[in-house]
Amino acid sequence: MKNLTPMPSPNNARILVVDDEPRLVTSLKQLLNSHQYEVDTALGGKAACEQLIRQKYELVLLDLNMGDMDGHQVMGFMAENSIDAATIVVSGESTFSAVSKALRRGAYDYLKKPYDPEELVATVESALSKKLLESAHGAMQRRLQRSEELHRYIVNSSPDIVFMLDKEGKFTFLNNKIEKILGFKKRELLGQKYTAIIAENELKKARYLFQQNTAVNKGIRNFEMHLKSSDSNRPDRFFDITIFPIERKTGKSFNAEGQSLNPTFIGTYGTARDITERKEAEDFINFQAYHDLLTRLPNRSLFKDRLNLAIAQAKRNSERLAVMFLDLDRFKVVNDTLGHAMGDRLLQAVSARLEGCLREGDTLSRFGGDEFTLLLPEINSREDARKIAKKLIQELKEPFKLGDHDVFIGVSIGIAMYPEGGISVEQIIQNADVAMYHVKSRGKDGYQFFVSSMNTPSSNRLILERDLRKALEDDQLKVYYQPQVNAQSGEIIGVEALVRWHHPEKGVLSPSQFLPLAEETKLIVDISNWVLKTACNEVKKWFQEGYHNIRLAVNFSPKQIEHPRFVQALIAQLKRYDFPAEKLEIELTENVIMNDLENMVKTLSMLAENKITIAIDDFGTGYSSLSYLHTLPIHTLKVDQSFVKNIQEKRNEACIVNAIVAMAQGLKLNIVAEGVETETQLKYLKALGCQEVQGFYFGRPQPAEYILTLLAEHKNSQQKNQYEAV
Ligand SMILES: Nc1nc2c(ncn2[C@@H]2O[C@@H]3COP(=O)(O)O[C@H]4[C@@H](O)[C@H](n5cnc6c(=O)[nH]c(N)nc65)O[C@@H]4COP(=O)(O)O[C@H]3[C@H]2O)c(=O)[nH]1
Repeated sequence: MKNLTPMPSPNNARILVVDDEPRLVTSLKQLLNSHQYEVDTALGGKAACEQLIRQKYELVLLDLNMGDMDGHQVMGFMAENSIDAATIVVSGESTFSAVSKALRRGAYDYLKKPYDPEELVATVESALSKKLLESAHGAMQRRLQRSEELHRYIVNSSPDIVFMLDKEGKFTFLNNKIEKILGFKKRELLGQKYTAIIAENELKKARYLFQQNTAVNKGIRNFEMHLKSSDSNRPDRFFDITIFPIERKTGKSFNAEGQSLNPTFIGTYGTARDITERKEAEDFINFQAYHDLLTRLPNRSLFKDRLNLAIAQAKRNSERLAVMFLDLDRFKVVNDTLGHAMGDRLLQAVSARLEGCLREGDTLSRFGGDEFTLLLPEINSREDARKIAKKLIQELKEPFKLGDHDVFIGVSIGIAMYPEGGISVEQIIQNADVAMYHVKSRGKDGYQFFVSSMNTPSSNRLILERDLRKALEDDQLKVYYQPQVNAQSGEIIGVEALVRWHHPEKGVLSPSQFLPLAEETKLIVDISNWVLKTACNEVKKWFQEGYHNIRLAVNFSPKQIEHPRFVQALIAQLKRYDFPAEKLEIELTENVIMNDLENMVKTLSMLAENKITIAIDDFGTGYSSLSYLHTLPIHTLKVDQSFVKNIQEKRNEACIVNAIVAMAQGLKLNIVAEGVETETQLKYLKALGCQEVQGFYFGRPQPAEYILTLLAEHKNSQQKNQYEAV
């Protein structure tokens, strides 16, 4: 064993000889020295006490009758001062009382003077051996005690519950954590079966796992389980438990590693880590991923999951099912007039009423905003679905009490049945939505089954229009910016704002996918106003970052320009957004201008008076009547990308671009070439003297944050170039 202090052997033991007769002291010393013992002497009791304090001895040979202090007193002194040396009394007195008193005080032996030297040496040897054995035993005891204290400290400081079971599954050991975490007293549990702390609903599983553990050589087992608290009012807690069998090696067969092949199971060692908080956090995250937190209903992902399963089952059993798409009527009015908090309370109350009408197995989900979807997997006829739809409508007709207000809303319900109303998740939901939209367009508050004739282009347009309105309300639109660059210096001198629709299902949609419809429905005005406001606010932030010279180009639709008070409204908007008019460029197509040239002259002149610049977009593709260029206060011509595309390597026939650039130079107009994608195109345009360029070669349209980074990069590289030039 390592780290043990070496025990003195009998021969290097130190002996103190105490007597008040110098002759006797000397003869004893000589005798013991001749046997290789180290010997000190003390003449009298007092001298002996002083010596015993100064020096450690394994053995004291002690006379009893001494003048200054007798041997009994010296033994008393040794006991009081915890002097741990064996004592042999060597005395002339041999009365029974003196002998027994000395032995009672702990003397190892008693030798009468005159002593027999051989007997004395033998007694000394025997006393020393016993003493040394006792010392070794004492040291071992102390080490064991320290080691046990250390292990107890480690086990009790563990964050986990540590336990041991006997082979019947009864607790034989528990650390203190059981009291802290579950409230059980250790003494209550010791001797009881482990089932005393297992939650009721886990007993079966626990019995199986612990039973498995009794089978030897099965190794470590890890599982998660609820344990109960001593107080039945406190909820169960969740634990990560590890157990393994404790085995005793028996039998004579061993494997190559020296492990016994026939160990006997004698119990179980285990630890239990409290993971309640972690589990609750995980559960909450899972809940959040699949539920709407306001109404606590399943969200659209969970709904689709359940619908998927229900379709598979209906298909297997040749059954039908119904999906309802519900959209609240007049919800927006409540939200706008009473505020969002009331709107939220209304949605919660609506969910509760709807849930009240359903059976176990039905799934009601909040699909978004004021839309709900309902899966009825056990519906087999349209009649049953009709009854439920009527019940839901009736249920929501009753007023809702919100604070002091009685609020009346209604609901429009579209119903799609599997399989005739669609065979995939997306199809069924989409068709129920189409049917619901038919209810809305008919005047709201009612239900309608989906029929295939509803899937006409006009229905799809209705849905797109509805979705687009929603996109505006729900912030699904985003403004992207494309840099406009000085062809000679490479400096970013402006950006064009281009709208994008981040559709929740279809991804990012480009303007051509939704602006034509917006134009037809007047939604274009709302969209354009929103784009202008957003772009002004975002570009203003770049000014504040030090990029003062950026020009913002925005597309305007004919619907806006044609409005008689267009200019006044625009100026008022710019004032409201605190955006400098001279930094705004309006992009209009040739066709818009030519449609109503007379009015356009007035409108554009007013814009120019207010320092707003005007660019003709897609120049060259419209009327191409050049005469208006003289009469209108136009600032920029944007060469359409189709002409730029014609500029190709080793070809010199991009004559339209040549003509447009030459004409713009003649008219002293600024020129921006659009759709520059290659270096060849850029070189060509530069050689022509085209001042500004825009296209994928310099960057695609991107969100504001990206452009800010791009501006910073440009600034840095330009500074670097300047330093290098110096
Ligand atoms: N192939 C190719 N294409 C390039 C290149 N560089 C830019 N483009 C694309 O060309 C279009 C330029 O805008 P535009 O002619 O004003 O044409 C715009 C504009 O007329 C209209 N638009 C976009 N945003 C708005 C808006 O907020 N309001 C209005 N009224 N119209 C908008 O939609 C049109 C299409 O916009 P986007 O799809 O964003 O398409 C953008 C842009 O992404 C290139 O190098 N190669």
